[in-house]
Amino acid sequence: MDSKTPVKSDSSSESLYETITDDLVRQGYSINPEALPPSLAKALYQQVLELNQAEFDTAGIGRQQAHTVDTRVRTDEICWINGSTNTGQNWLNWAGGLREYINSQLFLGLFSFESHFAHYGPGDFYKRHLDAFKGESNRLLSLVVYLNPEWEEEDKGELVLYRDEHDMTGIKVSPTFGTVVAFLSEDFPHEVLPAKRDRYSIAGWYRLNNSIGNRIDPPR
Ligand SMILES: O=C(O)CCC(=O)C(=O)O
Ligand SMILES: [Fe+2]
Repeated sequence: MDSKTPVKSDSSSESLYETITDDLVRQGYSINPEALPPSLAKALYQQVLELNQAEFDTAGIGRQQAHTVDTRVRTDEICWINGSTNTGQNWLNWAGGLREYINSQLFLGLFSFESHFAHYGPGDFYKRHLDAFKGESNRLLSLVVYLNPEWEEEDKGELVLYRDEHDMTGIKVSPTFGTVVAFLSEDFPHEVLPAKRDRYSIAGWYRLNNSIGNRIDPPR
């Protein structure tokens, strides 16, 4: 796969954007098995394999000053995607296309997007958590994409998405290659179960504009 191949917002991306948007309106989350354009998924997988160990950081919890590393909560490693490679840029363009589509349909005012590769080694996990707390963050929408070719059910490592704080069963999503999951960051607790193999993904968040976020939802 030539990583310079541009990934345009083709008709298959358009229909995926539409499905995600409709699902978000109906139920607040969207699960799309093996839906990312394959050329983009392959290039991203290649890229994550090429990242050398030094480029991954132990993942922490919270932002800026509140950032701490707590291995009771999560044990994965992450690497932020900044668009310095063609593949990184293609990914950001694809995620930007989704942002524009959602904004044009729902007037949510999603403003920016940030994302990182994540590597969970065998046995790694991320305990049940919310990606954002009401009134405390401007993360509105979470997006996760999986980069695991030939993932079998017995490899485990599912994402469990809980419908609300009372839900103890949840919906299990196997992290198969190209699966795309989106959910409202403040509404869906979720966790990552330990896997038997190396598990690669991208996790990203769409934010509201800080100043607008602060005006309509002032920090307490
Ligand atoms: O990799 C996943 O399935 C989800 C990761 C996650 O919840 C996070 O990074 O906040
Ligand atoms: Fe999360």
